[in-house]
Amino acid sequence: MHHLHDSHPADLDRLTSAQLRERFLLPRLFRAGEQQLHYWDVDRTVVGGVVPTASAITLETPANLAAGSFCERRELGIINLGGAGSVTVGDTTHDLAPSDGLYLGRGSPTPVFASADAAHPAQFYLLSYPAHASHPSQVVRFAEIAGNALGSSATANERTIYKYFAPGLVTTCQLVMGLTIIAPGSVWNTMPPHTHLRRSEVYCYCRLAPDAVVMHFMGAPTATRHLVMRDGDAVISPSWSIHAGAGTGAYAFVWGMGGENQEFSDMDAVAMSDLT
Ligand SMILES: O=C[C@H](O)[C@@H](O)CC(=O)C(=O)O
Ligand SMILES: [Zn+2]
Repeated sequence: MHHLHDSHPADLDRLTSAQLRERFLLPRLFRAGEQQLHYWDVDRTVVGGVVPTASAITLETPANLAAGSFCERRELGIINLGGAGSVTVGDTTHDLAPSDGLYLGRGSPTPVFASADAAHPAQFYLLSYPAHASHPSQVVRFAEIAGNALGSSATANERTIYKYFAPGLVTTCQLVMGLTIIAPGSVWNTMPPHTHLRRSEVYCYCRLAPDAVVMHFMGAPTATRHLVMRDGDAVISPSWSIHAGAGTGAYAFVWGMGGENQEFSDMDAVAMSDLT
């Protein structure tokens, strides 16, 4: 499991583009027949991608976790960004259609991932945080989520936010997670930007055309930097950092947060006049 360390806002001024990518970008999470796992010191985040093809993939329990099973002390959020698939947990198999999600509470048996069709494999995106209590596991069907419309075409940021795991929907310890889909013709996410000092965040960009990119902006509001993101790339966002992006074409992204509160609206809005 790849390990990402904590960072200081002032570090960013000295990093080259390559160093910035090394410290914050999780490249190509979805590789056929593989599982990719990254551990970030901040909020003890684990981010991963699992793409089973002909054979099922059992989630590994990396040595860094020093645990008997992945969910021994953790909760795990899963969203399927690929074709139809399933997640087997103990003797229960959950079929997940494209864009469906599954929450696994602390103490859940190790999940086993499978694709319905190896030629169009499922792509399971994983986000996990330490959990102090065991909450029931739960499937969330994309078709049953009421989206929140945000932005406008005039500001090129028309988009819909689909919350999967959040207070009032699915009870979790830390995890808050969802999918945002940018409307055709719009390019911006999360602009005007914000920070939230009580939570860190992870963005995973998806549904990008092969030659499309998203310019992702991060850093302290008055010292922003950018990262070029492609389909299936994720990026970590420390609590002091903005997280926003503009795409060259249609895209979506999974956002997820962990930290000391779960208040989605607990954001410190950045005034556009302060952005530098
Ligand atoms: O803290 C919340 C997160 O940054 C995302 O929910 C923002 C987002 O999906 C969007 O504006 O499009
Ligand atoms: Zn945020």
